[in-house]
Amino acid sequence: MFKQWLSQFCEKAVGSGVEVHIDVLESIALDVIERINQGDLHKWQSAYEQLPDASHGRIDFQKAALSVVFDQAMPESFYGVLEDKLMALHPWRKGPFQIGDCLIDSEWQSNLKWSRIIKGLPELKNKTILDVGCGNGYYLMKMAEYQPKLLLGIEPGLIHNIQYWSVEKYAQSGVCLLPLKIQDMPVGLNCFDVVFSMGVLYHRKSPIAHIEHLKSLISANGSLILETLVVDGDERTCLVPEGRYAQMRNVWFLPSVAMLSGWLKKIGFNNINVVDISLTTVNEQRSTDWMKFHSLKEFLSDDQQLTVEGHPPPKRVVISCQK
Ligand SMILES: Nc1ncnc2c1ncn2[C@@H]1O[C@H](C[S@+](CC[C@H]([NH3+])C(=O)[O-])CC(=O)[O-])[C@@H](O)[C@H]1O
Repeated sequence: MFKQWLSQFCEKAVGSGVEVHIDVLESIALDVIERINQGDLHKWQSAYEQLPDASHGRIDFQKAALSVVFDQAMPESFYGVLEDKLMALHPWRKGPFQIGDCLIDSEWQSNLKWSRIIKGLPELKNKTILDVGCGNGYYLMKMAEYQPKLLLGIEPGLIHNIQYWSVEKYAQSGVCLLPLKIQDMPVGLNCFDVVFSMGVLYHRKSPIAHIEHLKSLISANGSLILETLVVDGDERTCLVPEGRYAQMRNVWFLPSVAMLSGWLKKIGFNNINVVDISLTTVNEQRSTDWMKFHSLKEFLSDDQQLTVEGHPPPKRVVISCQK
């Protein structure tokens, strides 16, 4: 299955900025695919394989949910199987997605982040785009509206990959997803016109190395859209939580916006533009039928002024900058 999706990428990448690197990316991805060994994968694969067939839909980009509209009304039996198989891919973190009459009400209302991102969106038409840590591809599918040449997402979480391909079965967006980590990407490709890194920086032990790596993937004069958790403070302020942050493991650096801007400048980015700074609300991130575990409300103090660990509550910045 993953090999088939890799072949689709290799075909789609022809004529894009990535064309000269297809062989090296194919060999890296094949190596990763060969080593995939995750207990639940067969369960997710089987749900994907049992998704009901439908005449291809099209994406309606006007809706907040990533919405697939079918040419004709689908029968109730179709939706019964569809919902059952999609629910087998619980938890749905990012979305919402609407496939015909089936609404996948995900934990995150990612449309809210998307409305902040588009305030600083560079030109995407005919461009080669990379989204690092793209989750289930919600944002990449939104970007398809702008008709880029290539939309590639890399995402190590296999369930997110399978969720993406499940929606893509109906959406036919043409987005490519590979089950790679940023560490798998060769340094110095210099070939993506726009690189997105959203919600990944704070998971990296070495945030400056992460940003340098991203820069090396971007073509001359290309752009980076960086979205990450920040704290209030000046250019000397950075939170490195001792344990968890809002119950998340593996959280390393939460810089102030001033410190993060300083990192970007020092690494050599230009035109550094703070597009948005927003507190994450319990309206944006919450438990739903499609994500039944605890969510932000349970990770904050009762008055929502602190995380349960006593840290400032989640605040996120969107920065755009140019190589
Ligand atoms: N080393 C890594 N390389 C690549 N991806 C990684 C790595 N480590 C973790 N991830 C992936 O990065 C994503 C972080 S979520 C953001 C999703 C989306 N971008 C969003 O903006 O909603 C965090 C959030 O919810 O904000 C997950 O899908 C991880 O598997």
